[in-house]
Amino acid sequence: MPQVEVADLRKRYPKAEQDAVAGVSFTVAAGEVFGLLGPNGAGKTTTVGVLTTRARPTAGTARVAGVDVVRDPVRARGVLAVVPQRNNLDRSLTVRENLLFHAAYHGVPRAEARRRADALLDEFGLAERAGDKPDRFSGGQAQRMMIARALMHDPRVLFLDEPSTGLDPAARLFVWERVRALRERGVTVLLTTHDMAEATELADRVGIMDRGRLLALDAPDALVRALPGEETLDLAVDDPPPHLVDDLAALARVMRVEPRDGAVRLWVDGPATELLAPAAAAVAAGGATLTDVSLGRKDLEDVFIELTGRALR
Ligand SMILES: Nc1ncnc2c1ncn2[C@@H]1O[C@H](COP(=O)(O)OP(=O)(O)OP(=O)(O)O)[C@@H](O)[C@H]1O
Repeated sequence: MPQVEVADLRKRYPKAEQDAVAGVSFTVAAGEVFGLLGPNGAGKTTTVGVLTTRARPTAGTARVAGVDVVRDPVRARGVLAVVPQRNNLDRSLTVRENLLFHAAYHGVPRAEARRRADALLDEFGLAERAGDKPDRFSGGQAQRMMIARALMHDPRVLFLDEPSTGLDPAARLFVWERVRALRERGVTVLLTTHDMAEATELADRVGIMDRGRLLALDAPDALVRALPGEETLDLAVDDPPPHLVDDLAALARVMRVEPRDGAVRLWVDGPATELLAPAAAAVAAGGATLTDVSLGRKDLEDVFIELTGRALR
């Protein structure tokens, strides 16, 4: 049985002129990590809001672990857990008390709750902080604690809203490791992110959303493989003349030229190394200076550009 089922989901907020979610359908299998990817305002948080009973859909159905979240929100909240973007820990309680309070709210017997709290505090590297209040926690510690808290009632499906936004690289890696461990344990994970690396690293499949719609849904590498060509050449150029993009696009085997993180990215048909010399010559002929060059492969951001004609960030 799929652990998340969304069918023809639509959500229009009161007084809004457009649907925030405009007819989205997908399923997530048990033990799968599924990423919802898209720019700000794409409708990711709203989709998750419906699935986690925080928002009522305008139309369509949504089930989590077989429970219809609209008809039976109380039961749904028992089988799912949410880690929100913002820190919503209780600052007046200690770390351990935050976990135990969450468990009590969900009706977990006290002895079992204490056992789970000890195990989760260990797993999330928080055992030494168990008696502290979380008001001076770093972003990474707070995030770890929110995930541990979410797991206290043993949910079937965990929703993570931008799990590593604002975290330093080490904290980000720690969260990624925990997510992989959850998958091993059979917990289904649905995460939202703008972060291509995060989606590529973690998700078995991703749904790419924009303007309330799902534009594509597949494994990250399958989406990338479906793009024309494979290799890329990124050129950083000082003072690029306005015609540079056209000049580069006119070179043989250049399939597309896209602005990318302050550089231009050429999509190349065949080996990108062979384009180094002609591309450098085109830049020089335009009177500009090449400051950096890198060869690479297409990624999810290229998929997004192909689908929407614009960059994700
Ligand atoms: N409570 C609300 N009331 C009215 N409009 C809303 C509300 N929440 C979101 N919206 C609108 O719905 C659309 C989808 O927003 P949503 O937050 O779901 O997107 P998102 O993909 O999660 O974006 P982000 O990455 O910024 O979190 C946006 O146009 C947003 O302005």
